[in-house]
Amino acid sequence: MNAKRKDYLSWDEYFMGIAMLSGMRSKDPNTQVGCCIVSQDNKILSMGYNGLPNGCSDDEYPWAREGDDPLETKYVYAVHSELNAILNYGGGSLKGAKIYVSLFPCNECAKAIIQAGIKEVIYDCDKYEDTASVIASKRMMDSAGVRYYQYHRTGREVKIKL
Ligand SMILES: O=c1ccn([C@H]2C[C@H](O)[C@@H](COP(=O)(O)O)O2)c(=O)[nH]1
Ligand SMILES: [Zn+2]
Repeated sequence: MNAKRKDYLSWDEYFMGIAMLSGMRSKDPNTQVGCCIVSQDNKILSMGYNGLPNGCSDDEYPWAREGDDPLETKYVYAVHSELNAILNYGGGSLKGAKIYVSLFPCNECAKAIIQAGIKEVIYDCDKYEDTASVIASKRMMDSAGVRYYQYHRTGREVKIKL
């Protein structure tokens, strides 16, 4: 019984799993986004999820998508998962890193990803692919030499009893 286990998680499963788990911290009732930034040699550098800025209470700010008053929607307040992960990183440079993210990054996150020097985006869902935001995001990443590819789902279920 000294043979090594064969059903261990692949790197992609591991990092996308952590991105998805991070997204479960989000209070957004409609879309929970999580991400995990990883060095070229597979060390985890940072994680993030979509949420409010520090000091802004989850109970006091709106989570609505629509409203007559934009100030009563989440869009003007929520910090996106990717930006949170980039800003949370305390270790210096993210040059050459990869980011695993459960939703394709919007145009604003794409700008932050590019400027931080992240070179690879591995995403799961691309549900906003037809929006100007995501089209612009892909255009900027193409120009900046940031590669992006969709995570290949393996169908593996990971059960954790908490
Ligand atoms: O790049 C992105 C794009 C979006 N998010 C967050 C921002 C919001 O909290 C949700 C999107 O909500 P919808 O109800 O689907 O419009 O996702 C992000 O973290 N990163
Ligand atoms: Zn974004």
